Amino acid sequence: MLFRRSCTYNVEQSTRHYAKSSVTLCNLGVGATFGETILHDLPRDSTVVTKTTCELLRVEQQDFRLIWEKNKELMNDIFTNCKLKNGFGPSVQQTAAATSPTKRPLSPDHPNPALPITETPSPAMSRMGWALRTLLVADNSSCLKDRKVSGKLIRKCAPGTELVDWLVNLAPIVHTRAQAAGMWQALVEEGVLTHVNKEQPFKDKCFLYRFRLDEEGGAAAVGIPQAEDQHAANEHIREALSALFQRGPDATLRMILRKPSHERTSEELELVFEELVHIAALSHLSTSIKRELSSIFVFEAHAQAGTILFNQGDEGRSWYILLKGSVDVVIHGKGTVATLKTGDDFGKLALINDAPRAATIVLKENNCHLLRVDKEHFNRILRDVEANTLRLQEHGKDVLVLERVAKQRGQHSAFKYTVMSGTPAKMLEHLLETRLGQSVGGMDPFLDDFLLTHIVFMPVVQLVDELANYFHCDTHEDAQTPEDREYIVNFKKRVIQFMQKWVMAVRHAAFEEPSVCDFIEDLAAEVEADPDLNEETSIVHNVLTQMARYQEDRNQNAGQKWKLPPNGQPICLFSGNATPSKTVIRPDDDIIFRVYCADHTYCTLRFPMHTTAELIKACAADKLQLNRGPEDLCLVEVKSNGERSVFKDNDVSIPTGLSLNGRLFVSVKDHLDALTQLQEQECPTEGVDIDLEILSTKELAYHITLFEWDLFYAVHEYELLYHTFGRHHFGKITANLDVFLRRFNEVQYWIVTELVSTPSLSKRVGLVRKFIKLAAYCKEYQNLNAFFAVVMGLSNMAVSRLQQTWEKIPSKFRKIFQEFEALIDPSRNHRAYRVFVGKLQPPLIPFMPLLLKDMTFAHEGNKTSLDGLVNFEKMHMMAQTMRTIRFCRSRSLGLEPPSPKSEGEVRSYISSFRVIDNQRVLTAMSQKVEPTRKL
Ligand SMILES: Nc1ncnc2c1ncn2[C@@H]1O[C@@H]2COP(=O)(O)O[C@H]2[C@H]1O
Repeated sequence: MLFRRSCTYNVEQSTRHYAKSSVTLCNLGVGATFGETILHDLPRDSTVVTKTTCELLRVEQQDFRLIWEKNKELMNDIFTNCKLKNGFGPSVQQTAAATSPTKRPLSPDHPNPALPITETPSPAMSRMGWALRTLLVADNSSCLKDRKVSGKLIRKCAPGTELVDWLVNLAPIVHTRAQAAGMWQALVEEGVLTHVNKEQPFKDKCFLYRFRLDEEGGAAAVGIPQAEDQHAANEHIREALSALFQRGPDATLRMILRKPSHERTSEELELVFEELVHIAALSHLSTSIKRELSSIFVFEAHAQAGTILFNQGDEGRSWYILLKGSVDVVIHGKGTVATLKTGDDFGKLALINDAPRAATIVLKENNCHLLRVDKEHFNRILRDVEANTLRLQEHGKDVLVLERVAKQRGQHSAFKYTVMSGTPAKMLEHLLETRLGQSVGGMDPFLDDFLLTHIVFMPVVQLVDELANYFHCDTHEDAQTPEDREYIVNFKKRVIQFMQKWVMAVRHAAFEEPSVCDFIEDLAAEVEADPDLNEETSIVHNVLTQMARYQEDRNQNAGQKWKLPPNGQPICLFSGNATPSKTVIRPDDDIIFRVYCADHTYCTLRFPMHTTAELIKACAADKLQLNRGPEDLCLVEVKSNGERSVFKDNDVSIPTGLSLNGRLFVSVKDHLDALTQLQEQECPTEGVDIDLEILSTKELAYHITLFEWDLFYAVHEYELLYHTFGRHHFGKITANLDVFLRRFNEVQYWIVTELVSTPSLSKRVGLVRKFIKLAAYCKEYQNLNAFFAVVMGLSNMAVSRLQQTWEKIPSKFRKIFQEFEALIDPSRNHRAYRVFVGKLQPPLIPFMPLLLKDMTFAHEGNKTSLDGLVNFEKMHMMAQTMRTIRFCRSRSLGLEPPSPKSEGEVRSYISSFRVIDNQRVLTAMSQKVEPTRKL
């Protein structure tokens, strides 16, 4: 008798196992175990008696419990084994339920490796099953026997170990037990062979398995096979066994991958790891990460083509690799945009960006196999090491290229991937699908970049068209399920949000196109009528109010008229605006200007600002009676130094694009060389002549800053793009930017003109001191544009050579000036200035030429289109510069006015300086006031 104490034994010699009624229930052989009820503190329910001389290994109760906790699966095997063999003890289910916290549910999320992965066995595997069973049944000594399990007779079942033995003996190609077990598992995963309780995959253990044929109990299941059947089975095995042999390792692998990770043994993990090495989608990952993945990858098999794995708009819960089969990537309104095949991965986007699914994934074939990593594991293992580049394709072509960002660009962005390039439509879709409708505060940097630069790659008309299509997507669909409706309503909300952000990003420029205004009105009407969009009402009202304000302002200022004097700044002749100082130049404002011809006769023209060079040329030629065809003529600027620059026929903003003292000429193309500048271009521009000494320097700086703030404020961020791509590119005017840039030159040359036209040395010294102070005040007021202009004026060759003057400047002033010069030093890409300005808070007026240089650098150094996709990195660079402008004026200018001494005079004086912008003339004048000393 062995059961006296609470312990379990591992039997090393034969042992007889008796039931209470003293009837022998079964014989336990070497290797069998018994006594496991101690785990549950249950009384012994049978007696165990040794049959021969036995050697036993005993495990004490507390140790057994410990081992159980650590090796649940193994222990489970033991119990199942005992139950099936002995028909007593706690049932597997009871034991598992009582002790294991992870009872395996049968869902695709938690696959059960004991169940088949196909709905029905494939013909090949059915046939193979039939052949193997036929031979087994025919073999009288074989293991396939009727057995009683838990009092129930199970026909023709065999323990896994014996099936393995049999197969190893049968087939010379099978060398190891593991190979044979894999082959049986291949039959199990198609349901040809099953564990009698459907709880185990194939194991080279004592679990009992039987053929499906016997389960079904059909005619084929009974009786000894006929000789011809045996012959056919033999033949079939000879031909097809190697195919089964080859399927073994994969079946084993799938079986491991369907087990919960804590049940995978270290050898099994090694097997999985060796497989992962061959998967392309993982090739960029390190060995240690692949090892980690080996334990958490889940195998999923889907039998039916047409199964939806997940829907567009769903929350992302897993990442997938396609092991077998193919899937369609389907997008609302587009249908199937791509088909992914074996080795491809998908579903990463939503996980990385915490965004909804960008597409629906539908299985294209029956029996697709996938590897799945769930979000928690993905975040833990992969989120920081996933591929650097992600390419999304549609119809075989890249449509969106995303790149991982090490450091987030903007504080607000929660996105780990940034758009590098894409087609305009796909980028918009990506924005609407993933970047809107999120609870991320503020403006997403990609959205902002897109809104600031889309005019380069997606004209407003096209953008609004696409938005309207998205917004009205439901009108094309007849039947809507509640899910469809929810998706559609969400999408409408995103379109509304997009409009809101659009207006926020570019203000009135969003309303310039009539189709945008129509669309906004359309949105408003729909929001009003649709109770599902109730929450959006306030957003739409806000947009409508801004639009109404813009339209009112536009009506008030309609017919604004400007005059471009022969030299100097444009003057507003008429404006409906109550505060003319804030006047913005608009595309349909008229401007009056002169056009000369070679003999210096001129005509005066009046045209809207957006008129093309071609039209101006034709009209001027007509007025000046140049009897030549338009193809022989060109419109050209002649600068005060005689330099000429020809306009393209489709250039716009022509008059404001002239240099300070430049003149517009219409000329026969072949006679361009004959054009000469006018006498008056070498003289000072029109302006107030005043004794500067009497004006307060601080007041000068103050009013210069107010004046320039208004000019700066009128410049729209878009004008930087228009300017960079060329006046002809968008057909949009750059007049406000032109005027601001002219102002920079005006201030710079004003400094030089004043100094070289002051004959008195003492007055010149006084002026230099005044200008240094002026620069200091401009810097204090954060008007860096004027600061640069004044310091550059003082550094102009015509001024810096005035030795006698500089000698008389007190060293304190000279030192300050040196510091200023260091600040405008262009070396290392204006590093000194960039560091300085980087510390300032708005409001401030930036040194505009440097922003334009940055734009040009981004433009010339990068292609706009890369392999047919918009190079969005370039757009991002440009948007950064455009955002600088937005930042500078993000607070209104509220300078403390200096005590007024000469306010009225200063204001009119600073609005138009007398300026010579011909360097040769200025140097000559400088020579005159201070001739070069003879050595
Ligand atoms: N052209 C495409 N547009 C969107 N998603 C695509 C495209 N091609 C492949 N996909 C994949 O489809 C997946 C849908 O879910 P995710 O958004 O998580 O990640 C997406 C991509 O991995």
